[in-house]
Amino acid sequence: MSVTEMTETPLLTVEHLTMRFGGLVANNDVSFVARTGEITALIGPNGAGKTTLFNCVTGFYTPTVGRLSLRHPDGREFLLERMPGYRIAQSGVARTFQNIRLFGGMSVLENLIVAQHNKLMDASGFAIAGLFGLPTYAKAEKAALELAKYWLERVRLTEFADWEAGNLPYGAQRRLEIARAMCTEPVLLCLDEPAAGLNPRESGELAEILTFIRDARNPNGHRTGVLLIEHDMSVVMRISDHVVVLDYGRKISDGDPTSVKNDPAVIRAYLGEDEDAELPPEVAGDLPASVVHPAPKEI
Ligand SMILES: Nc1ncnc2c1ncn2[C@@H]1O[C@H](COP(=O)(O)OP(=O)(O)OP(=O)(O)O)[C@@H](O)[C@H]1O
Repeated sequence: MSVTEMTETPLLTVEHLTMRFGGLVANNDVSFVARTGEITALIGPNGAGKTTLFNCVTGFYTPTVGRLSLRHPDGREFLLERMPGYRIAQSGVARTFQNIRLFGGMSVLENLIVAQHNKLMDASGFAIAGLFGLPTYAKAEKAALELAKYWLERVRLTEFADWEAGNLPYGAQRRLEIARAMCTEPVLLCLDEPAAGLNPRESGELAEILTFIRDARNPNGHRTGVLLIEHDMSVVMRISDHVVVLDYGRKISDGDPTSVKNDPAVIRAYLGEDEDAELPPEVAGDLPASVVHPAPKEI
């Protein structure tokens, strides 16, 4: 158990989560905890149920069974399993998707301002204060711009602020998605395969951004816990504090990266029954050499 694990109270507690689609059980009695000050990675072979779990946490699906509790630093608790998605977003959960979903025709900066729409609408008294240029709205508008600039700087996109988001290079679009999510000032950031399609240099930049989010206090003084789905094991092993492994909807392992990558159940899930089979290269890079290159069988 890491020091943070001992000191940080749970941020997200998933208890007995089950999600069925007719006869298919995409998540089967899954329980785990994600903490502030940690990056929790959710890994597993294709179809293991990772995105379904994200969709339950973020309100896209209502779980068939289970409890999903989000605890804010001030002690407030939100039971996510019965809340609609927009309420979950307002309760401090932000997410990105496997496929980039930016407002491609808007500028980079506008994407970050739009993310703060709720806050600005509140300050505008639903347009009245905004229309009359009242100080409350002007102040909120200035704060929104400051926050956008702060995250632009963190994700190294300041010089692209006026670009159309859709014209950014792919890796920059991925970073902008993270900045946009952070502009909602979440307590929990859920990232669905943020390293997909990135080259090694871009993956390195992503890792830096995610560890920064884990370690730093945000401008509002709060910290953000990170829940991450990722297939790129070099990223997972480098930055995760806690790894949860799913296979066929069930949790098969849960612990620090070293114990998880040496867990026979995990190795079996990736290798299948045929232990001489080649591991996918993105997984092989971080499993023990004895598994990656099995010794030839003696005849
Ligand atoms: N809306 C849905 N209706 C029916 N089945 C679904 C639905 N969403 C997911 N599934 C099924 O649930 C199972 C888990 O899918 P899920 O996308 O959660 O896996 P995953 O671990 O995220 O996979 P990948 O790594 O390929 O993204 C799959 O068999 C999938 O076909």
